[in-house]
Amino acid sequence: MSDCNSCPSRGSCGKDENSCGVVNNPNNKIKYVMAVMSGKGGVGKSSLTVMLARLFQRSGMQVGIMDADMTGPSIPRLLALEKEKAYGTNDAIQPVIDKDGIKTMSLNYLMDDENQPVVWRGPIIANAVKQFWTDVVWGELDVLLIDMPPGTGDVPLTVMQSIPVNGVLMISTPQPMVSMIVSKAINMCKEMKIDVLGVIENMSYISCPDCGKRIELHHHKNTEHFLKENDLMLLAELPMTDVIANLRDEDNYSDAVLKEIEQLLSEAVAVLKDKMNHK
Ligand SMILES: Nc1ncnc2c1ncn2[C@@H]1O[C@H](COP(=O)(O)OP(=O)(O)OP(=O)(O)O)[C@@H](O)[C@H]1O
Repeated sequence: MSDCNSCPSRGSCGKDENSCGVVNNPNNKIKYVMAVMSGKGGVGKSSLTVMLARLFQRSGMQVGIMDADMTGPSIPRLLALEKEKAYGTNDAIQPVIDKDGIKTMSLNYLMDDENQPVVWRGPIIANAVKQFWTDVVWGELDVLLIDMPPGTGDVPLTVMQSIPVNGVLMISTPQPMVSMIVSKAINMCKEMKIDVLGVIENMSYISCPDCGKRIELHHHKNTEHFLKENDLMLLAELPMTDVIANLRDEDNYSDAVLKEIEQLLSEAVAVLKDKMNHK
């Protein structure tokens, strides 16, 4: 049964309790649910999820990450939590908490061996995602980030139908092929009536290590056209950089690395916070 009182979309979704398919956990108080999506694989969704989570958490927010990439979960490794296990009772699963206090849940915490594949049919995977919303003890969060799997299939659909997602952050890269696939994901959000908060273009360029000059990697960049066509705002353009490529290393909790991530994403973080405050 849906429960509007504990729903982050309370007062802003236009659904009523009877027609809503979302089942909420009354013990969780989550103010904002942000899905990080792309449609395309390997564009940096998980890396961006982790970087944004760190920046939000370090700015004083309470942050959670749900790893909805059930068949290719990468959040535990990116946060150096791959040896951790999640414990639970019949109806409650405790999240694994990182050094900064970020609460995380991933299917890998429930597997004996992280290399074991999840060979499950779609409906079973979809049920596991639902349980990540209903059974995990998230407690009080300012934002829950959901790292979505690539594509516009079963799991993204389940997330959008069963979790009260307030906004979707789109990640893209500058190739025309990618923007075509990302446009599919944007249109999926439109169909599901979920707000797309903006686009982060990842792996956009490289900076010369000697002179700092920006070197474009793609000769036929169509970012402006893509943004205009989808009526979306560009929140950040990120370079290909060793800091992001090595995000999983323990020392990436260092102040120096954090400062670099902050420089790359400070404007995007400010816009996203503003959107969260004005939902
Ligand atoms: N800006 C960047 N600079 C350098 N390497 C990057 C950058 N962004 C992502 N990567 C690397 O690209 C690879 C894919 O990134 P990531 O796993 O975050 O993508 P994803 O979209 O979540 O992938 P999947 O679709 O498989 O879930 C990783 O090895 C990551 O370290």
